[in-house]
Amino acid sequence: SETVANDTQDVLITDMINWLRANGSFINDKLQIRRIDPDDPTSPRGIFALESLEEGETVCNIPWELMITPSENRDSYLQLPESERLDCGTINTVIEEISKGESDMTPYGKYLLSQPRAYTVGFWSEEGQKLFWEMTADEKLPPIWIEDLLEEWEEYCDGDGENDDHVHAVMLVKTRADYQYLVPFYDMMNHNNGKMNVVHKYNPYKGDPIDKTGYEMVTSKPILAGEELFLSYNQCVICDQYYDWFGTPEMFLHFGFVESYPQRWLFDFARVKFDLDWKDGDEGTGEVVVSFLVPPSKKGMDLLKKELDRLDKFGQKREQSNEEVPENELKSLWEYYDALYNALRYALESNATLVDDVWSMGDGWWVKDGTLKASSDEHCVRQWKETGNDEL
Ligand SMILES: C[S@@+](CC[C@H](N)C(=O)[O-])C[C@H]1O[C@@H](n2cnc3c(N)ncnc32)[C@H](O)[C@@H]1O
Repeated sequence: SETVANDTQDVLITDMINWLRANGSFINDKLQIRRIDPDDPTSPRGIFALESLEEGETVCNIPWELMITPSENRDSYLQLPESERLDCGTINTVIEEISKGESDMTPYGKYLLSQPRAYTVGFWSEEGQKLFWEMTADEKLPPIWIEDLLEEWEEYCDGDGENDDHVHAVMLVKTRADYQYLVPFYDMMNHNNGKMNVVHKYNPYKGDPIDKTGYEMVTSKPILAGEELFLSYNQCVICDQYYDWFGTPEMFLHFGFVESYPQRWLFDFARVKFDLDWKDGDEGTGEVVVSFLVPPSKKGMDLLKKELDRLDKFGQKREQSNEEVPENELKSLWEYYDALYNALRYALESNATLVDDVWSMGDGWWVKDGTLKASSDEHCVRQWKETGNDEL
């Protein structure tokens, strides 16, 4: 039953923390790992403060040796600079780890093995993915530039897309790794750009070869007992190229959840980009504010209106029974639908001044606050095209 499964998870987590501490990690003992909603056995886990923490207090320090890193004794990709390597090596290490027998597997391996499977779009059933692409009009609406992760893995890494554990390993790396590196404990922290209270002390990826500093995380503000610890998955100090374009749709695609406000939306086909947040950042106001990051145009807003009308029609499918698509996929799809629908609605209801400038700008029309954070070649906008999606 679910209760037994929960208990097993708690034991795995305790074992993992003991193992990490016994092997040179520091983990602040004022922390607890538990479900976000203790009454909902399906809610994700997160890291919570049992006692209050001061600003600047160390949350954890995980040495490089305990991380899962690309296995270094195979694969031609190792000839590439570290920054350009595919995830193959890491996925292979995960497969090696989760294929070990009970007595040889590390507690981290056991934790990874017990994680939920196939919950991001790229791993959904064929029918679920089909419905998702229909909703976005084949990637006209974001998220766009969707890679077929399994196909890529089979093609470039000689992977086996038919093996459930192998597929799980691919998803673990996609949903939990920083670049190609999996970091125990650190990877249990959830994302929230409005409540971010933990930052990286070092950037292990600055140098080439990389610095291998391990992962030291510190609080960026005081945290009260009972509060959750949050990172940012796209606007963290080591997030570089993700900083600007990686918004709510991309978060959904890569991590499988709809982030709460603040949200960022980039509609490339309409050249509209905006943030949504509660008024004064305060949910209590109940009022949502749209901040355009690039001035919107009449043409852009008309294009968005057309999509909103189309989504209205698509929404009627919600009432129809859909037995081919698994329930968890449907739940996730409609959650994203609501977020997308509301984002379009808020943008269209705003009374922003409309100007055409954005259409005389180059492909980088959307760059604003990330400009200084990434080198120019990392700023390839992920563009939507009638003919399909190609990197430009
Ligand atoms: C790096 S892990 C974070 C820890 C994870 N919750 C766990 O139990 O191990 C990333 C996954 O956590 C979940 N997640 C992270 N932030 C979330 C949030 N704000 N709301 C809901 N789920 C979130 C998503 O399932 C995502 O794929």
